[in-house]
Amino acid sequence: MIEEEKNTETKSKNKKQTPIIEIRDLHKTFGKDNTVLKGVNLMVNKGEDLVILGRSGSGKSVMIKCIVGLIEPDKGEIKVFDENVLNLSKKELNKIRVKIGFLFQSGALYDSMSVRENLAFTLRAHKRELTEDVVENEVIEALESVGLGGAIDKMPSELSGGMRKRIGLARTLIINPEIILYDEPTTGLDTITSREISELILDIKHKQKTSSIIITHDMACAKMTADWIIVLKDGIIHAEGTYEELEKDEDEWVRSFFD
Ligand SMILES: Nc1ncnc2c1ncn2[C@@H]1O[C@H](COP(=O)(O)OP(=O)(O)OP(=O)(O)O)[C@@H](O)[C@H]1O
Repeated sequence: MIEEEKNTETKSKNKKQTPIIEIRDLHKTFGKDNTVLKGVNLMVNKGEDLVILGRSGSGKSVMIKCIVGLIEPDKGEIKVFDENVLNLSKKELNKIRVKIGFLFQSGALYDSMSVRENLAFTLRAHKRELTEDVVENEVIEALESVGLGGAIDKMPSELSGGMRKRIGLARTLIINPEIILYDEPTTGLDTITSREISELILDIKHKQKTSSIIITHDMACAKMTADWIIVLKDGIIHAEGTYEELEKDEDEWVRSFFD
């Protein structure tokens, strides 16, 4: 019965829609022998949230950095919006990058700038021609979309960890990305705040129709956000499926993530 359900699910996943990110046979070794990726394959369809699970050091961050050209793989193919990013010129790659938002672990706000300035700076870096009024409106809208309209004049040092994550997310959203890459979006937050961030990720997907890759160790976040999960081990995809499928997987190692 479970097998039957699994097959149906897999078929419906494969049948689905437009691929937005496709990775084939990705390899990366650092130095002489730190081989991190040994032939990773994955696909993210339009409007889909893909969660990546894996132990620390399994290459999750390296993989998403390869997608945006921050790390160059040794071998493999990466297609974003059907463009082979490894063959693009800097200018062509930048055209793709502006459609991709990141939320890195640290959130990395500029400490010397207010929340308004942090967001405005990012927006202007992407769209130089905007007037002051447009920038101000976009900043307000982005802050409201994460429920923090009132924090516009605050400095990062005045914000809690959860608020910093939200502001980081607002700064990601202000460029209107079609893809969002989340690197451990709930790390360091308490259970309730983590849940709020996961709800926000889900809300963004539904309202803005984004496609996302979410790296997380937070299984509650994975359960809420994942349309599909891949599990990285020893440089390859060891298992994949829906949350419900993987928590019942035959492989004890895979199930251990869900305990
Ligand atoms: N720029 C780099 N130069 C050299 N080695 C690197 C570089 N980036 C990552 N690595 C190595 O690649 C391996 C995988 O790192 P990565 O950050 O992708 O792990 P991860 O799965 O995201 O771990 P975590 O869950 O702890 O964040 C590690 O051994 C790391 O030392």
